[in-house]
Amino acid sequence: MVRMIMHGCNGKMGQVITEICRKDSEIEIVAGVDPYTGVENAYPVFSSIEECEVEADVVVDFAAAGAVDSLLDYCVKRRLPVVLCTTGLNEAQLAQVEETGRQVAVLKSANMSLGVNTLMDLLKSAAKVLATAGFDIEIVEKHHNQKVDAPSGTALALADSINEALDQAYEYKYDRTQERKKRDKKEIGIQAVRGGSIVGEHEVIFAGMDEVIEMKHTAYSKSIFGKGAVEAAKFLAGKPAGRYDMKDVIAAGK
Ligand SMILES: NC(=O)C1=CN([C@@H]2O[C@H](COP(=O)(O)OP(=O)(O)OC[C@H]3O[C@@H](n4cnc5c(N)ncnc54)[C@H](OP(=O)(O)O)[C@@H]3O)[C@@H](O)[C@H]2O)C=CC1
Ligand SMILES: O=C(O)C1=N[C@H](C(=O)O)C[C@H](O)C1
Repeated sequence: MVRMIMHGCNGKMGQVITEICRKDSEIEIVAGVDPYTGVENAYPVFSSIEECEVEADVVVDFAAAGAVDSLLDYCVKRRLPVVLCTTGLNEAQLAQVEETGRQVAVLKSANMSLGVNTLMDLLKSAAKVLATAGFDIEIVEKHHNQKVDAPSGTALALADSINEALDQAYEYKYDRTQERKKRDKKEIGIQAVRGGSIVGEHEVIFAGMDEVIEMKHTAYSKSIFGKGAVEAAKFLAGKPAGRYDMKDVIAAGK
């Protein structure tokens, strides 16, 4: 039985994962962390990670970017593997993630779904052919009106995947309103839409002369992220220090 701490347990994803774990005999949430107190849970909840002294095998994080620094410090101090799913981290935090991975097992992924992780691979081969043929690359993401970060972590990860296949030759363009000029060939445009209860849509557009290819992932429920995170937690518990991602979980057949 894997013992898990749910960081951000009273948020939307924290509650989706609480329900998944309740029905899974291989994993148990032994403690939660969340400053919001308006939710009843079957496990103890602490308002900050430092207060949690419950023994555990792994931490799963869906909280807020501002909470990531203290979470990483805690995981290093307690030698705990961590599945990091919160998006919108800044450069300094990304560097701290790298450093933490030298001391404990860290799996960071902006999207825990099988579909998006498969799309990342498909994009690499498409980009190699289409960018060489002069196609422009644009990404449009759509999310619910409660999301605070933009563009989404997934949009950035998709762009990174494409850019990796193109020898990191492309710059990301988030805003075209501040200048009057044609788009550069070596750019990936990234646009964010926010509204209603859209769970998450990511569309990659390869636009060429007289033809367009669109590759799109649509999330119809948050449970796809929750299931992926729970499988990642089972995979990561007991793993040595290092950086892991969802491809490792998928390859392990978890
Ligand atoms: N990787 C992936 O597959 C996915 C990633 N995400 C990301 O996960 C994050 C959370 O998403 P979501 O659940 O929708 O957001 P919510 O806002 O619904 O939940 C976040 C919860 O974390 C709490 N929180 C804030 N500060 C802390 C802290 N210091 N310690 C512990 N908990 C804290 C919030 O409390 P309060 O409301 O009081 O601030 C809230 O209850 C976002 O960054 C989102 O982009 C979301 C879905 C999928
Ligand atoms: O905030 C969300 O809801 C989501 N955030 C992640 C992101 O920023 O990519 C993943 C998913 O699209 C849902």
